[in-house]
Amino acid sequence: MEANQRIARIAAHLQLSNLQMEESSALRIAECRAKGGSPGFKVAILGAAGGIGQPLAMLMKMNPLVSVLHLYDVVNSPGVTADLSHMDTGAVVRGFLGQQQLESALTGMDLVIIPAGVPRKPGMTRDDLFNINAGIVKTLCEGVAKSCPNAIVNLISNPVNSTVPIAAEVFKKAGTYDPKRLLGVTTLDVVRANTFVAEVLGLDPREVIVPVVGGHAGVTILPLLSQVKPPSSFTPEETEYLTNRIQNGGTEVVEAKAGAGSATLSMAYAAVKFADACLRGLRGDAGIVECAFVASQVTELPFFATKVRLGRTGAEEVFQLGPLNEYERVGLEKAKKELAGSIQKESSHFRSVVPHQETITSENNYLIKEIMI
Ligand SMILES: NC(=O)c1ccc[n+]([C@@H]2O[C@H](COP(=O)([O-])OP(=O)(O)OC[C@H]3O[C@@H](n4cnc5c(N)ncnc54)[C@H](O)[C@@H]3O)[C@@H](O)[C@H]2O)c1
Ligand SMILES: O=C(O)C[C@H](O)C(=O)O
Repeated sequence: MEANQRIARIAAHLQLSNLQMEESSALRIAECRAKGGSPGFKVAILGAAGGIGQPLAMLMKMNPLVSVLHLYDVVNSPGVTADLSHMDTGAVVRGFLGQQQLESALTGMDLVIIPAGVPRKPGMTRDDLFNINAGIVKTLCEGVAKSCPNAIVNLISNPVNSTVPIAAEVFKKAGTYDPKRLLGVTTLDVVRANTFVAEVLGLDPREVIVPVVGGHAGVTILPLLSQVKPPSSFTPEETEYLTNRIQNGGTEVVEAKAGAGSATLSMAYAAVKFADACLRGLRGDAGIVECAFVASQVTELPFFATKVRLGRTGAEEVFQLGPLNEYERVGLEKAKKELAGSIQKESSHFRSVVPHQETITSENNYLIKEIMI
C-alpha cells in the first residue's frame, strides 16, 4: 500500500481531521504501533470527556499496561483525544463521539471503565442521580454486552449501590452476565480512609491500608478500623470522627465545589489505581487484592463491597468480612438496611423499563436476589 494511503487509513482510524493528516511522522509511528500490536490491554472509557473522564484518560494514557485507549462520550471526545494523543506514552488513543460510535468504541476491549453520568450538587444525595444515570448505565452496558461481552467492567457512575445491580440485569438479559467481571468502583472510599487514618496516626498514607466494605453512599460506606494495617488502635472519639469523615468524604467535596460537581481528580486517581489492579490481575499477577462492590454471598444481600482477589477472569475470590468489633457490627446492620433499599429501588426500576419473565416471590424485599436465582 502507498504511504499516503496508509496515512489516510490510519488517520481515519484515529478520527483525525485533514489538517492533522498532513505528512505526519506521528501517524506513521502510530500505524507501526497499531500494526505491531505492542503488548498491553485495550481499555475504553465511557464518559471520557467529563470531570472524572479527562484526568482518568490522561492517567490511563500513562499506564504502561495499556496499548490501546478508546475515549467515548456524547460530547467533546475528539478534543480530549487530540489533546491526549500528543503525549509521548505507549498507548494509542482513539476518540468516539455519540451513540452511533459506541459499538466501534467497545469492540475488542479488555476493560471498560464507566464514569458517564451526572454528578451531585450540594443538598443532593447520590440516590437523587438515579433517574438520569440508571438510563445512561443501561444503554452503555447494552453496548458492552453486544460488542465486548468478555470485558471487565469498572462502574463508577452513581449511585453505585444501584447502578451495579442495573448493569447485572442488563447483562443477564443479554445472556452475557458473569458476576466476576462486573465491579463497582469503591476505591475512593479506601483512598480517603487511608488518607484520613494516616493523618490521625501521623503516618505516611502510602503505609496505611484500610478495608472499606458495604457500599458507596453514606452509612453503607463502612470502614473497618479494627483491621487497619499497620495494626492500630483508636479511641472512641477517633473512631467516630474517622467513620463520619470517610462516610461523608464525597459530600465534603460536593460542598467545597459549591455547585461545580463532585470529586473528579481524587476519583480519577482512585479509578486508575483500581483499573491498574484489574489489568495486573488480567495479566496473571498473583495476590492482587482490592475492595469493590460485587455480587456477593458474604451477607444476605446480593451485592456488597468487600476485599476481592483480582485475576485473569476478574474478581476470582470474594473475601469474608473478617472479625468485626461491636462498633462495626452496629455499622454493618445500618449499612445492610440502607443497601437493601438501594438494591430494591434498582429492581423496581429495571422491571419498569425492562419486562422480565421471573415472578417476584420475595418475602424479604430483596427483590434482586430473587431475580438472580
Ligand atoms: N464511584 C465513585 O466513587 C464516584 C466518585 C466520584 C463521582 N462519581 C460519579 O461519576 C459520575 C461522573 O462524574 P463527573 O464528575 O465526571 O461528571 P461530569 O458531568 O463532569 O462528566 C460526565 C460525563 O459523562 C458524559 N455522558 C453523559 N451521558 C453519557 C452517555 N449516555 N454516554 C457517554 N457519556 C455520557 C457527559 O457528556 C460528561 O462528559 C457521576 O455519576 C458521579 O456521581 C462516582
Ligand atoms: O459524592 C459524590 O457524589 C461523588 C462520589 O460518590 C464521591 O464519593 O466523591
